[in-house]
Amino acid sequence: MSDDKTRTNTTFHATVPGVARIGANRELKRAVEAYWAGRIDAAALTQTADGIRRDSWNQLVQAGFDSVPVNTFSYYDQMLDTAVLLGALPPRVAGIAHPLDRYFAAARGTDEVAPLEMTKWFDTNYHYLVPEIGPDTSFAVDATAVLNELAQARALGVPARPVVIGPITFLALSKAVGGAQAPLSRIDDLLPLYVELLAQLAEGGAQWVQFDEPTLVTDQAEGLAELAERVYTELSAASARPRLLVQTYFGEAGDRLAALGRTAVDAVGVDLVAGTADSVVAADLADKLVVAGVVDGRNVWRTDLDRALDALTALRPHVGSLAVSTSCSTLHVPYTLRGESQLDAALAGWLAFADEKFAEVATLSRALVHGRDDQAGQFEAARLALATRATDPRLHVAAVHDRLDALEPADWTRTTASARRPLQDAALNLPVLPTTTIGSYPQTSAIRQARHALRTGSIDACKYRNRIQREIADVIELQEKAGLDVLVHGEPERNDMVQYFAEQLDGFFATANGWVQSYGSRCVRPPILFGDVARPTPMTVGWTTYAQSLTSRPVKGMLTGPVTILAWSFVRDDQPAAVTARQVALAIRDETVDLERAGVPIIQVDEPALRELLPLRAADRDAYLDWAITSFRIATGGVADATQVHTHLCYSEFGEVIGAIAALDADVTSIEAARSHMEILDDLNEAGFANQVGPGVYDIHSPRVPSTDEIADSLREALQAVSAERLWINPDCGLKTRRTDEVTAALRRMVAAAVLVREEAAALAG
Ligand SMILES: Nc1nc2c(c(=O)[nH]1)N[C@@H](CNc1ccc(C(=O)N[C@@H](CCC(=O)N[C@@H](CCC(=O)N[C@@H](CCC(=O)O)C(=O)O)C(=O)O)C(=O)O)cc1)CN2
Ligand code: MET
Ligand SMILES: [Zn+2]
Repeated sequence: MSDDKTRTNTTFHATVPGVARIGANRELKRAVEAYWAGRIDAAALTQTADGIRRDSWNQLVQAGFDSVPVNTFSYYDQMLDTAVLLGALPPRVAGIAHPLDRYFAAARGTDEVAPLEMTKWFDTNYHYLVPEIGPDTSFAVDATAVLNELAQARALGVPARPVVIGPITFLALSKAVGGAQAPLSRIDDLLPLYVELLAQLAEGGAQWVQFDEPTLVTDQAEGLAELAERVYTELSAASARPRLLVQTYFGEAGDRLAALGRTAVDAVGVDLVAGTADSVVAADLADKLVVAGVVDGRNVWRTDLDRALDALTALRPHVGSLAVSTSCSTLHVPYTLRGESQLDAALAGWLAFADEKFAEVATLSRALVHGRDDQAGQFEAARLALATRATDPRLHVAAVHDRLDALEPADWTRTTASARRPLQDAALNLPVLPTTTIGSYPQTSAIRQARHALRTGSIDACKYRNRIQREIADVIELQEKAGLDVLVHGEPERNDMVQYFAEQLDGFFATANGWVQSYGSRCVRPPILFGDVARPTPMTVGWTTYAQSLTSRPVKGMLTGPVTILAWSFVRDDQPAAVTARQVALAIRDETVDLERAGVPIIQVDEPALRELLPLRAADRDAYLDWAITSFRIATGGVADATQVHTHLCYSEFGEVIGAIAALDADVTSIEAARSHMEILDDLNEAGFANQVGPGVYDIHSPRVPSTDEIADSLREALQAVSAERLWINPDCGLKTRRTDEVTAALRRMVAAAVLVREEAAALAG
């Protein structure tokens, strides 16, 4: 008994770095949105949260895990939680008395205060809130949330391991404001707080604590190996602390792992899906527990158990002890395959969502201790499933490959933008500083209910079409009344800008309930790109031409680009992404050609995920950008010079890839700018970017409606960087998450600001 206890305290065998928290049926989404709407109170929200945590811990314990991550729950985002933990919320929310409301104000803004910026979490489609570190930010530990979770878990008998974002990653992902130095320069201010946190967690009964340091797999800062060694030498020297696991993921930590090996931390977690075992062997980890992420935490393919066990067995002699884990938190995959009854049986056998991954981790950890034969049934089932996947004819379609082989550079090269411009200007006849929107209009619950009714058979396709057409007519009217120049149909028929296309393309499967958190309460169901991709029939032409039939102003067709379709799907892992991207590009190209033929004068191909897929290591970037740019150009290179091609990008820092954005050679690029305070403007001057651009002039992810003056100020600022002949006026992104009243007001103000600034420009010129 005492032996057993010692063993569980000093090491463990099976775990995950973290789990999803939105709830298997999006319980948290519904509760949080109900709280925001004032339909439930804080106590009811807390109760839902408690239940979600309890259910997920129980599930991990039942799966056989002997160490369970806690504090991976969040009401909105784990970076925001860490800012709260470290006393680093922005001063502008300090006056809000209730902690939960203060927290949500920092996340979403209120009428009075702007929210934190939001950006992509490494190379995923999860968005975190960017903490602001000003010259006066003075950190202070407030461990209430993590201590509460720890106490809740311990009361339930869960072997709880609190998880906190580590100091290097926290600062590397934060943003300096008010003229402050780079946040990482504050590392020495933070370390005493982490030491204090360790003491409080030990006091709270934690045997282990996990500090997440995914920044250690990136090239985001200089000298990360030295920094990691210094930081973790100091933290591991803390006098009162639980055992310390430093968890990396999303890539190979390389020399940073060796650096951690030289410190007195007890364990390191490594991603053996994105990285290799070589760097683990090369680092001296003979006295460490290595938490080996051999089960993919962010893709959905069933694990090759034989290969994973071989890798673990090969690693074992080189490390102190070995635990089995997923490569990263299962935040990035759906909860369970159970209930996905519409998937074809073969495909279902190739997949593992979070629940099934927990079982794989448990199987591997048992096999590591007791031998493969102990788990023979599991191994055999995995072998059989993988064999059927390798030979499925849908994965190797000759017609698709013939088309790829026939592609040549002329297919993705248009004439110069300056040669196209006069043709397009003549065809469109737009005013200077043209106004437009990014595509989607509010996805009202009436629209979603209509889609639900269609799915469950309570209305037929004809009735559904009528409802969507009515919606399109309303949106056209709204835009005409607001005075916009280039209209859109509003995308009411789309459940999501990727899933909608995936549902109509060969080579994809959509899930019924495979929800994954994208940010806050917003979720997506990433489709599964499993086979060769082709477009059997037009996907958008009917809706777009219907919209055009209702107005004399130009209507912009709206498609999603190949890079974004890949980024927001679960993609096959049996061929290079570059090949898969070209297949998707050809499918989108077919659609652009059909739209043009139907008389659509402007086609927008969205690539909001271009920056997201940029490799975390500089050495891998050129190869990625090459296939990303080529696939976009294949998608858009089939239309005439007079057809205006737009693209749209959002939710990332684009400075680094501005050259690649220019190389897409879209005639017009709309790009998120307002939520990040128009910082992108520096990169949009003529030298870096010759074509037309629309830096977003208002933030659409906050319910706050900006004033005309505010928008006009943004416009004047934009005109400092971009000449009037190149400048378009549009919001940051699509409007689907907003309410119709917010959108109506905001667009009227946007057009009013445009009119004002056009007059100013004309007065100056004349
Ligand atoms: N894939 C993807 N990634 C993206 C974006 C994006 O648009 N798509 N945008 C950026 C920001 N991320 C976003 C992600 C999600 C949402 C979003 O609005 N999601 C919706 C769900 C969208 C959806 O799939 N809707 C379906 C199903 C909706 C639903 O919940 N239906 C109900 C029934 C209908 C009802 O009564 O409302 C149900 O199934 O229970 C539909 O419209 O058909 C949500 O969380 O609320 C917005 C932005 C970056 N990443
Ligand atoms: N056309 C899309 C929309 O307006 C682009 C969104 S980018 C996340 O919603
Ligand atoms: Zn966008």
